Amino acid sequence: MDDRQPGRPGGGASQVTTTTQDALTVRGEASTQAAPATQADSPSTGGDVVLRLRDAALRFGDRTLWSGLNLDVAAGEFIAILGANGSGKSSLLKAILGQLPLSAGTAEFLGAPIKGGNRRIGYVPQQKLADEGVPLRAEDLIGLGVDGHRWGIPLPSKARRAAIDKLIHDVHAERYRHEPLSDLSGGEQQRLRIGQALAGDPRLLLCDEPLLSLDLAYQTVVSELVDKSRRTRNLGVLFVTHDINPILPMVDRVIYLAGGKIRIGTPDEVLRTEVLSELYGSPVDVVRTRGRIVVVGAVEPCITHTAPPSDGHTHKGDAHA
Ligand SMILES: Nc1ncnc2c1ncn2[C@@H]1O[C@H](COP(=O)(O)OP(=O)(O)OP(=O)(O)O)[C@@H](O)[C@H]1O
Repeated sequence: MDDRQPGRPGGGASQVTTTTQDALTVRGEASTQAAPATQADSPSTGGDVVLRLRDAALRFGDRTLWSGLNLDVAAGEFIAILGANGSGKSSLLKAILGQLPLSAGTAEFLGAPIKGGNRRIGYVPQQKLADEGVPLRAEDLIGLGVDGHRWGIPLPSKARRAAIDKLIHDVHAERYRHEPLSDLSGGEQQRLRIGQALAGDPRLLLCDEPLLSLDLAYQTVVSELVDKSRRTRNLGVLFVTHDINPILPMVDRVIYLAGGKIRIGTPDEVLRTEVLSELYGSPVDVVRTRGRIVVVGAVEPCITHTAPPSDGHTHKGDAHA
């Protein structure tokens, strides 16, 4: 692994975005080869380890989603989780939350085994837009986060108000804090969900496809909010996405899941033609074009990875990396 600081310019990610304006199929070099997850597990940032997985596996019946997962996540580290539909990305987050028991191996958060809910792990679940008629206002959602992390005696109303105000400020939701949730755009709702997840003062933030169905402008707003939160709060971040491009400049490492196998490393180490071809067990091209990374030809049961859509939106099932 390298010695980059989180998101520091000059790391693998920024090289990727500035390499060339022309399409370039990226071939491997031995010195930058991603190692299987059984070997490559060290944080790239040198911060305290907040999450540690050892020989972790998750199986449903006779189907192994992934196995042999060894991973240390450091405070302040931003890790993208990529892979095809059904490869087990969301399930990995749920295992870390203690909602799904590991089939093998161990998971520790802040040095203690993960058993169940932990208020220091923030979670932004896959986006569900608020139904019309839901009587919640924007700031009520943040309030639920503040209340939900209180044990026993509730916060005095003044302290509760101050906590809500700070989170509203942190996620830049002042303008619409009194609006009904169902009147807000997907991006505005997503910012509030991040605020809700930050209410427990987490050390680790798990985000499950927070960019899904957002337009490019809001993808940037939401990505930068997560990035700023991890810097100001020294959070470890695990960020599930089908498109790494909006977060490429921020990402320290990538976990790529495919066909039950795992590769971990910097984007430059993992997002390579020979690495993903080996992972998928079939020829895959990693193409870098106009500052974007596109994975072409990756086929798993029920999914074909294709070039990005022309409408500038990200749709579930597209595979940009
Ligand atoms: N509790 C469960 N019991 C049995 N199978 C499950 C359970 N939870 C998830 N699965 C299965 O495990 C597989 C992986 O699901 P998961 O949601 O983790 O995939 P994913 O990589 O996040 O997919 P997507 O990109 O579509 O969101 C799916 O086939 C799913 O049906």
